[in-house]
Amino acid sequence: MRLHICAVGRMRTGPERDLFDDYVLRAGRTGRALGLDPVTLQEVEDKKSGGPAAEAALLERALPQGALRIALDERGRLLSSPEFAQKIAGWRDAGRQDLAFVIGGADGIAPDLRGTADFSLSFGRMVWPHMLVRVMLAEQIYRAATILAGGPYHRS
Ligand SMILES: C[S@@+](CC[C@H](N)C(=O)[O-])C[C@H]1O[C@@H](n2cnc3c(N)ncnc32)[C@H](O)[C@@H]1O
Repeated sequence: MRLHICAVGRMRTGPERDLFDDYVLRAGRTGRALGLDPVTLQEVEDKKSGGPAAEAALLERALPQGALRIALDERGRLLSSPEFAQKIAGWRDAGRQDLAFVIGGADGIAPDLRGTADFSLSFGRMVWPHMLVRVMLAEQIYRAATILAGGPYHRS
């Protein structure tokens, strides 16, 4: 199963980029034996003038056809890390080819695009900067892979 992160804005070089790349690398290594392909990042332009509606049009184009859409949204469902791991395994076992995680820009994901999500995932009710959300998501994907592989990284 292919994992895509479709996100608004371009990540510059710096600490967030380093952390993100590290977790993506680790997730790729651990996920290989589990039928999880390396995470790919699709970035779309941050449309300061057009806002979330203009960004949604770009995100819509970046989303792989037929992908299961997971919106990152503070109003979404709260999951424990083992629950998140089981969700990923369930989608994989159901034969899903593509999972697309969608992260909005400064003003969030346009409601119309949010409405097309198959699942809405929250990292808590607080709002996090979107570049940090990428890092947190990459870490949780890596953690999920280690949980599914039975590795020692996750301790509950
Ligand atoms: C700065 S936030 C925008 C928040 C905005 N109030 C909204 O309505 O979504 C940018 C993006 O980061 C992600 N995000 C921020 N906090 C989050 C949280 N607690 N859980 C999940 N995703 C979050 C969402 O994808 C959001 O669109």
